[in-house]
Amino acid sequence: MTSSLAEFSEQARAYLFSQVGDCFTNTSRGPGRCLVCTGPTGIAEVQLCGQCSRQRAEFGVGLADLVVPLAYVRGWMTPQHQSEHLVRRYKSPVQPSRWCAELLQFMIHAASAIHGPCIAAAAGSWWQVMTIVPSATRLGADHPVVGLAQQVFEHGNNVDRVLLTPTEHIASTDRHPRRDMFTLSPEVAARVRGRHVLVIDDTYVSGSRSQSAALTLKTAGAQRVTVLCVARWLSYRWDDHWRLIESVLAPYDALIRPVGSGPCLAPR
Ligand SMILES: O=P(O)(O)OC[C@H]1O[C@H](OP(=O)(O)OP(=O)(O)O)[C@H](O)[C@@H]1O
Repeated sequence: MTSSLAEFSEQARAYLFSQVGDCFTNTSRGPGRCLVCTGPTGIAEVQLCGQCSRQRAEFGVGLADLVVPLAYVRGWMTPQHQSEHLVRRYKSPVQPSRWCAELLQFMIHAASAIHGPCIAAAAGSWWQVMTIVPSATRLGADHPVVGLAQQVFEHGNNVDRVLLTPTEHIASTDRHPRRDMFTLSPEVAARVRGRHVLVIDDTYVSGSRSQSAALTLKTAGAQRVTVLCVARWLSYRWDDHWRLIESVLAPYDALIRPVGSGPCLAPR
């Protein structure tokens, strides 16, 4: 198992380097990076970006305990950057790209296989329940984000899978987390109570969707919520985001742990 995981890790790293190395870069944590979303804080000594700081002041422990975006999307560049193309085209309602979907799926698969122990250590436990962030436009299991969730490596754990139900508030254009964007049936609520829930999404922009999911899950009694997503969306239109985009130039390396510090906990 150890050697096969080591072999897989090296193969996954080489494959993703060749396929997305020129467009994705790993998210980074540390001075000047938001502890929650890995976006820029603007000042090295400040630990939360403005958006996450406001959400924490309003919702506190109702929010996700841990957010793990793997890479940065360089959003709104002109011409469009390949990273934006990948996260858009994989779920295009008009012309979805299977190639884009398979690449994003493999990023999730490789990261959860290689860094599952790192994520579990940072969260405080392995996840026992998994769900997706429902889409405003395509409900439930019809959305390509389901394909991402299906690729999460389970590490031999018996993971329960549940669905959140969107309410009419998902149509709000106000990108602000709310407790009533999603709901859970009593049966599903009983399955998340006291459990660690892993929430899968493609992108994290304002956190309105995934943090709303966390609020619903915590209200239902979930013990912990971890959000795992392919990418933190950065906007080229914003000065601090632009600076971060321009400063992070290393190609995506699947062996770099997306959370926690020190050496990766995966057996080598
Ligand atoms: O962090 P946020 O500001 O919430 O933005 C990210 C969310 O927005 C998108 O969903 P949306 O339902 O808008 O679009 P989709 O139907 O294309 O997935 C995306 O899939 C995330 O769920």
